Amino acid sequence: MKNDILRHLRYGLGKDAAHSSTYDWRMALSRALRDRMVDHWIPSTQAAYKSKSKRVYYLSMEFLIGRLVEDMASNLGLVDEARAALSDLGQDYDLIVKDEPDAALGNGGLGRLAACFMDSLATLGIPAMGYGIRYEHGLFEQDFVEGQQVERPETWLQQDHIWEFERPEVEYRITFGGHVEHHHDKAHWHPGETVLATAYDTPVIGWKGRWGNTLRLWAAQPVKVFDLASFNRGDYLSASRSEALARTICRVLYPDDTTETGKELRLKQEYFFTSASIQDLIRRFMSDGGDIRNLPDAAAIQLNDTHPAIAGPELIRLLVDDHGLKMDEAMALARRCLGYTNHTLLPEALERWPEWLFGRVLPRHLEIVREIEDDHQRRFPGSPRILEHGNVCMGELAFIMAHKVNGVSALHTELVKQTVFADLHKLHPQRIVNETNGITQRRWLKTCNPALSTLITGQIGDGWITDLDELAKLKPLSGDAQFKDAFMAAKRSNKERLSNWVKAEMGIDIDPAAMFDVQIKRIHEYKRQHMNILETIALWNEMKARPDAGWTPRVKIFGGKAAPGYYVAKEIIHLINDVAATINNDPVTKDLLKVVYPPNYNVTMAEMLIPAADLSEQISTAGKEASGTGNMKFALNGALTIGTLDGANVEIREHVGAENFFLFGLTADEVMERRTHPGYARAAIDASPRMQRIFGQIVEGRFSPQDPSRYHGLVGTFYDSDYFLVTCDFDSYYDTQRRADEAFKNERNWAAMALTNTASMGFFSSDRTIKGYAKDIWHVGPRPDVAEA
Ligand SMILES: CCc1ccc([C@H](C)CC(=O)N[C@@H]2O[C@H](CO)[C@@H](O)[C@H](O)[C@H]2O)cc1
Repeated sequence: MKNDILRHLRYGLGKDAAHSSTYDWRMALSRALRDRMVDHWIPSTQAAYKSKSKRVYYLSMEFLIGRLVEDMASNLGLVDEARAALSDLGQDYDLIVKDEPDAALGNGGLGRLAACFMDSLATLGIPAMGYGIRYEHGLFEQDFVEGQQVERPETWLQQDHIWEFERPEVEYRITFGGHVEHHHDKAHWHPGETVLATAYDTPVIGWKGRWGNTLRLWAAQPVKVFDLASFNRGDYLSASRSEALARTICRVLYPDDTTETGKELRLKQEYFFTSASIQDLIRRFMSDGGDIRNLPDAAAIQLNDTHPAIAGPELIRLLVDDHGLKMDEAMALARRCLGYTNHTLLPEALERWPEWLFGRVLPRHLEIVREIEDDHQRRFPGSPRILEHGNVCMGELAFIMAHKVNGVSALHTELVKQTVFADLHKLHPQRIVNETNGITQRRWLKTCNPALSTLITGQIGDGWITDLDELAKLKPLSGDAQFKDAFMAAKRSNKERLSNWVKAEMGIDIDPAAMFDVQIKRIHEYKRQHMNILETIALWNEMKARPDAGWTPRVKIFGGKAAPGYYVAKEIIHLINDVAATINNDPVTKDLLKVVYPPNYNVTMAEMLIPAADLSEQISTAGKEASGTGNMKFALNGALTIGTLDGANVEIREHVGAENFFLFGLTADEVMERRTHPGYARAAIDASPRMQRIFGQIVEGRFSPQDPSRYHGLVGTFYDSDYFLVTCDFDSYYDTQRRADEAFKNERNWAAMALTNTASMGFFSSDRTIKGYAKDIWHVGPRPDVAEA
């Protein structure tokens, strides 16, 4: 390893050790790891081809990968070797890996789930390919200016992205617009615009390098790179106009994670990567000399939400227009290939494209959608329509074109059957299945929490890394004082690491002995970060009133970005920062309560915050969070959850035991019932002097003295609408927080509860989730030669 690093430094970067920067060392290390990775990748790719094994194709607009160097080193079992080699060369491994930018090609839960799934597919040895977009700019960088979010373009590709391999030979024409002509019942699409999709491959190596899959991300290139004639005429702009237009398609990730934009460019992004992916998997299948009618035996195509739902009409287009199949045969064949995962019930997140826009960008596909609609109406008269009120409803299209539809937690899947797809569920009662989300323990315990994973491996061996149910062997130790001390010592070391970082980066002193209470996720009213900050104000009031009442010191930690156009979410960020500024400078409560909100929350920050957490905030309005995956990461790392019966919280509580979970709030049914009583918010506020006081403080400008009326609007939303029932859950939330305070005082008991959480998380590995998809939807199994290894 040492020689390889030096060789790459010299011949790859043209540097000698003495004059190398951290960047140079990172590149040299990464190249040395990449060499070893390729030695696993190529044989797997060859084996998959040779054995003609059925492949899984995971189509996602987002892959929230984060950093890769540590993950690669860990999955190859080379962390210690790399660390030793670098220290021999006078370099610090931890410093070097920190130099890598996050690959932030996603917004939140959906994108991170896709990344965890890729790790599990490779570790399980299931031949698979992830398909997505190689955004030039990932999710924006967040900064706070006077407590308000400002966005800056993210620039991960300004440096060499060492883990990708450009595949210039893998190129497809992607067409848009124009019109369709029909001659002798054959359709001919005469597009108005054409761009080229070229592939960039990133290897995805499973645990111990036992199998390797590929993440193929598409970039857009112009058909004609440069218009020399315009240039010679001095019209420099139009000389590179086609290039600029083409590159616009993959320029940036849309930062909305719950509101569909309806923007034409978003639709073009969705079609661009989906068409390239479908063309690519058909070429691969045909290159094996297969009969296209057998495609469903060789390809399981999973749609990560509706964003790639155009895959149905696109597959039919190619089967009919290029391969000459009949429309109904093509439809049936496509349905056998396709699975669709729904990740949200929020009406504003369900994609509905205006028919005029859809037809203008994709005229041939609109024709095919009409065929799909007519076919479904013929077979199921009166069924929900895809073409409704002048819109193309992508949820209905995905449902009708898939042989299986799944929700992402038991509660969510039930709600999908009862609400968003109730009528289609009645018509296709076998189609909806549940696949509760999961997380990869390789990144979210082994790599991000070495203190705890070393302790666990020391106690039960390292079988948990590929079989998380092994953790159950820790359960009997919840009564073992010595092990519990070691368990809490690991937690304490992670809290000290975080305290040092907060001091260095934000200049705020936080006490590692305090309870670290963490809420990290995208900012959204249904996730109720505003209820958390209201509770913080109420706690502060009580502490100020009776500072010597034996309070459990708390550090409230927030992290999360708001979609740039989401005004209320930005207000919530502003309020949290204003409250933090007030509380953190209060001499009375300075040793009792601190509020910390580091800007630019991302995967790497989550990997530092989660191991240091005592309390995990999962406080969404019941029925709104489809699953959550942060909740699983916290519990796996020995944090206790305060939460509602929402999403996967329900199943986490079932696995860890009600006594090891701080439950509060209305259930999903109670929420729906409460909505039938308008004025519920005022009634709740009138009944709560505590709420009245804190709303009063906010309205009088207690946290914004320089602008007292700053939050009049926000407070108004609680009195007038409070759609997410903050007022109805607030007091039980406050009381439950006080229960957590009391519990935290009893360290032994808290340690037992925390240990039981970790020990009970086996079910929530994405390995288990992928095995579910493989059995229920894809009908594929791990490769025999990997499964046995
Ligand atoms: C069209 C704009 C848009 C973009 C992304 C999305 C995603 C579906 C939002 C998302 O990330 N949903 C989250 O998915 C996770 C993985 O299943 C779940 O754990 C979260 O509960 C869910 O909010 C919706 C709408």
